[in-house]
Amino acid sequence: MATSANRKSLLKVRAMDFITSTAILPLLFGCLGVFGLFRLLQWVRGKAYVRNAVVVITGATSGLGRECAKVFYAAGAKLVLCGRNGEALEELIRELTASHATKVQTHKPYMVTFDLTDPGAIVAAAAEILQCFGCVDILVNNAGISYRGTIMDTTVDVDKRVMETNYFGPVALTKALLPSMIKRRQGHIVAVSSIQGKISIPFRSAYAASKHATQAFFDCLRAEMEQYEIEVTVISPGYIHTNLSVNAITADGSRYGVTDKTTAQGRSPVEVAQDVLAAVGKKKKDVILADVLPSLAIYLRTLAPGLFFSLMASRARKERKSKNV
Ligand SMILES: NC(=O)C1=CN([C@@H]2O[C@H](COP(=O)(O)OP(=O)(O)OC[C@H]3O[C@@H](n4cnc5c(N)ncnc54)[C@H](OP(=O)(O)O)[C@@H]3O)[C@@H](O)[C@H]2O)C=CC1
Ligand SMILES: CCCCCCCCCCCCCCCC(=O)OCC(=O)COP(=O)(O)O
Repeated sequence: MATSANRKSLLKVRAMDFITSTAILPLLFGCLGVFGLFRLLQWVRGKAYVRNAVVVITGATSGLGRECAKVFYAAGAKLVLCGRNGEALEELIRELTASHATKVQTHKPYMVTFDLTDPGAIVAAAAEILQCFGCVDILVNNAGISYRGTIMDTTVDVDKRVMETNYFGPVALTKALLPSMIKRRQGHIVAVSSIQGKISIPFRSAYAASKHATQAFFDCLRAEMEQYEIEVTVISPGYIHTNLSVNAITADGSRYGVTDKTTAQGRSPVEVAQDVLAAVGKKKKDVILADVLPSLAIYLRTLAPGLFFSLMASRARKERKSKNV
């Protein structure tokens, strides 16, 4: 009489016989091979897409923009680095050109200094870039500021400043560069939004509003530009360890000046920049670069809005208590 152990090993042998005597194993390896080949092709195409491309990056003086500059430079892009601080841009260019850690041919970056809250300066910057390079292949709208404050205490001037930097500035720069992209029927616009472009959290009204507006505008742009074969990628990161919270403005317009714990514990901007490069190479349309909790919060906002609003109200109560606001 066969014992249960014998029966189990007999079953195992029969299962192995079945797998090896049928087409399952070759099919499995075939699928894995096709998948691997697809990923490899995608990677090669992504690399070729960025190599020698004219890539404009705003907010290149610090944080994510600075790291994006490094990864796009190493990938062989012809960079146009933008920011308000000319010295910081010059220092970055020195750093980039001194590094030899790449196998592809690199190009000395060009820099343009302008303030995104100044519409005239944006138009002049776009004209200078087009005059110099003839075209722009990829525009990375990365620059931005954050904000902290209660809605009741915040002046409308502060609301406007955040909207001008995070929304109207990128919109104006995009509009200034679009006609040349349309003419060539080629181009790629990237908008660095935030998880707060998908959900609003208390005491971030101006910031969340500017990022929701960003998401909406660039989603519309994607649909309208499809006929010209112009790509649009919206990237929504969670917390990144940068100076964003230090540089944030408060209800009265003064600088916040503190690195929040959430920011300090955020992802490394180096890794996020690599993800941005990969998303651009794959021509992704909408990318969330965050941990599980913020991603779940987005689903919760859609599927159970009542519960999400209660959670946000409780978050506001707790923060009000702890900060006495
Ligand atoms: N850090 C985070 O946790 C997250 C960040 N993001 C987004 O990532 C992007 C980059 O931010 P991050 O690197 O974190 O922050 P940083 O504060 O480190 O960088 C912000 C950049 O924006 C530029 N900038 C700010 N205001 C203006 C302006 N008026 N005109 C031109 N440039 C301006 C700054 O340049 P300068 O001051 O030298 O002119 C700086 O280079 C932002 O859009 C932000 O909203 C999204 C999700 C999370
Ligand atoms: C089914 C379980 C669902 C659990 C949901 C819990 C809801 C918790 C809310 C989490 C909120 C996360 C907010 C993430 C915000 C974020 O990543 O923002 C990125 C930024 O732009 C940061 O800028 P800031 O200036 O605010 O530091």
